[in-house]
Amino acid sequence: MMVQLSDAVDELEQWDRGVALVVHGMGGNFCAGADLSLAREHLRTGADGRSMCALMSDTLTRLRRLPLISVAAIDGAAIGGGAELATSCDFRVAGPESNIRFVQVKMGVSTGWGGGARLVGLVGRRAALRLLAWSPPLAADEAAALGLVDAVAEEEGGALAAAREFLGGVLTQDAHEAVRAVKRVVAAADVPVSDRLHRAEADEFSALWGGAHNRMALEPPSSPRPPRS
Ligand SMILES: CC[C@@H](C(=O)O)C(=O)SCCNC(=O)CCNC(=O)[C@H](O)C(C)(C)COP(=O)(O)OP(=O)(O)OC[C@H]1O[C@@H](n2cnc3c(N)ncnc32)[C@H](O)[C@@H]1OP(=O)(O)O
Repeated sequence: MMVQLSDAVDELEQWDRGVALVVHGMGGNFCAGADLSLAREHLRTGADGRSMCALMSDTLTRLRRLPLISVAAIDGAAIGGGAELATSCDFRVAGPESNIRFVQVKMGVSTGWGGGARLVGLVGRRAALRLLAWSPPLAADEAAALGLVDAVAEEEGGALAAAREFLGGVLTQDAHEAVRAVKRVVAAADVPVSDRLHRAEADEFSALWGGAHNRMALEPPSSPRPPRS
C-alpha cells in the first residue's frame, strides 16, 4: 500500500488539469496505518524503519504540495500512520462516529512520517503534545473543536459525500488555474521548515523502531503486549 500510495502521488503530480483530491478509505475505516503483518515480518530494524519513513515522509510531503486542494474523508478509524496520512491533506471531513488516534507512543515509537510536525501546525503545541503523548482516541466533534477536522458529516459513512460538498465552491468556480496557483503559494510557505522537521522526526522514529517496546507492541493481540490506554 505504501508503494501504491507513492505511485498514485507520482500520477497526481502529472495531472495538470486537476483542482482537487479526496483521500478516503474502504471497508468502513479511513486507514489503520502501517501493515502490522508486514512490519512484523519485514521491517524489523531501525534501518528498516528509516527506509519506511523516507518513503512515507517523501510521499506525504509530495501529496501535501500537490497543486490540488486535498481533503481526507474520514469514516471509521484513522490510526497511527493513518492519522499521519490525514494530516497531510489540506482539510479533513469526518463521519460522526469516526476517530483519529495517534497510537505511535503505544507502539513504542514517535511519529515518523512528518505527522507530528504537521499536527503542531494544525492544532498548536499543547494539543499536539496531548494527542501524541497520551494517544486518546479523538472523536469527530472533539477533533472539530481542536481545528483538526474542518467539517463533520451528518451520518457515519457520509464523509466522502460531505468532502465533495465541502469542495463544492472550488469545483464549480471557473478558476482552476488560479486555485492551483494559490495552492502552490500556500504549499511553498512551509517548505524549508517542514523539510528540516521531517528529517528530525524520522531520526526519532528510527532510533526507536525495532526496539524492545516496539517489537512487543507489534506482536499479534494474543501475545503479551503493553496496555494501549
Ligand atoms: C509504522 C507506522 C506506525 C505508526 O506510525 O504508528 C503504524 O501505523 S503502526 C499501525 C497502527 N495501527 C494500528 O495499531 C491499528 C490496529 N487496528 C485497529 O485498531 C482495528 O483493527 C481497526 C483498524 C480500528 C479496525 O477495527 P475493526 O473494524 O473492529 O476490525 P478488526 O479489528 O477486526 O480488523 C479487521 C482486520 O484487519 C486487521 N488489521 C487492522 N489493522 C491492521 C494493520 N494496521 N495492519 C494489518 N492488519 C490490520 C485486523 O488484524 C483484522 O484482521 P483479521 O483478524 O485477519 O480479520
